[in-house]
Amino acid sequence: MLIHNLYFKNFRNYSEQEITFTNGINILVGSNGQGKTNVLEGIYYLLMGKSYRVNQESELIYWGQKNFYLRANFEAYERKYCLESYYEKGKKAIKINQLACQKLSEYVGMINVVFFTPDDLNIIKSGPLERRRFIDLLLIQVKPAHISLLNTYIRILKQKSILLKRSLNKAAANDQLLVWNEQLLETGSRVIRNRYEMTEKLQNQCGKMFSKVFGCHENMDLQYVSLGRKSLDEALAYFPEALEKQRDAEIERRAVLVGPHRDDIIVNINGRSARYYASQGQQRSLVLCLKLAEMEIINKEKEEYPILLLDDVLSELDEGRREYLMEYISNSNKQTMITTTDLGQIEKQKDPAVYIVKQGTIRRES
Ligand SMILES: Nc1ncnc2c1ncn2[C@@H]1O[C@H](COP(=O)(O)OP(=O)(O)OP(=O)(O)O)[C@@H](O)[C@H]1O
Repeated sequence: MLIHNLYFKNFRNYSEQEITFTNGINILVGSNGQGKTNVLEGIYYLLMGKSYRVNQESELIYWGQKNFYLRANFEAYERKYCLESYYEKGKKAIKINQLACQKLSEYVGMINVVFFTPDDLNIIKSGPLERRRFIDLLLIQVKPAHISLLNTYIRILKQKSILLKRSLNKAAANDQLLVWNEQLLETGSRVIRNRYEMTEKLQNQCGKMFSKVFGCHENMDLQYVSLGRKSLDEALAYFPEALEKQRDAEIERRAVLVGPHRDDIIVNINGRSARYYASQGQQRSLVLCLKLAEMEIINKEKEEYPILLLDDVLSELDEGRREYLMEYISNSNKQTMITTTDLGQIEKQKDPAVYIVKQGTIRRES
């Protein structure tokens, strides 16, 4: 999968800019705060319909302006796609090949992307929300129907939560809860299944990468845990019982206590929690493996590699892992965008296109 060019208008610190990419390695180099990450954010936003960094689209508009516009030409399976995105006053308009799109699921997953930033360390270090977000974002890319599944689940969750917050009468709440629980069980079970299956694929890929990066004496383990259960069958069998058991507690605490919105993925290195016991370097390498596993899973399922966006991650890795990563991206057809403040880290690579980024302008150097 390829991006050929990107045009920005009033996006972040770019008032107007066009950039043409090569099919191999593209390096965006510049001092801090010049607009390197903003380029990657623009690509990600077009493909995923969301920013990787912020929830409010208004933050993406060039300060003092009223709207932003992005356009890029992509290629996948020898077909060409022009994606456009326009945002103004809380409304966004998306077009593919000049036809308007109504829903994210109509275009997310069409061209895939893997974004790796230093903040991804939070997948290991932060709470369960980050890990659920990680697995859901991967699922959305290979299985766009997961978007509507999640949206339905969130809607049910909100409705049930409103009911629990409003209800003063236990008997009335009980009746209505039965209805919402039935829907929560049906949709929640499908969310759980998707996440278990994807975690297993990640474990297989990531485990292989991890042994390559660290040598075979180290191992890692990913385990999706739903409702406290480590196996999919056990979790699904226990789900209705858990909803029943917790009904009184949910009414009392006025909160939805059971469902995949409370699940987690346990990440272990050599049998111990990576969140609590792994060194910062081990955590970084583990995230690197997770991201490369994402690349491999998408390639396996879609039969083309996604576009890889590496945001200032080279300086975070030691020499050995950096070499491993550079070798990985140099092999076979993986279009990669790398941001860096120091070209020295990547100079040795074959024929990269280098772009100098300075105060919201981009100039191709070689
Ligand atoms: N909505 C906006 N309008 C105008 N400028 C913005 C907007 N949002 C962020 N910026 C500016 O964009 C710049 C940050 O760009 P970016 O994050 O791409 O930097 P970078 O080159 O990747 O830097 P670093 O090497 O520090 O990561 C900052 O100077 C910031 O003030």
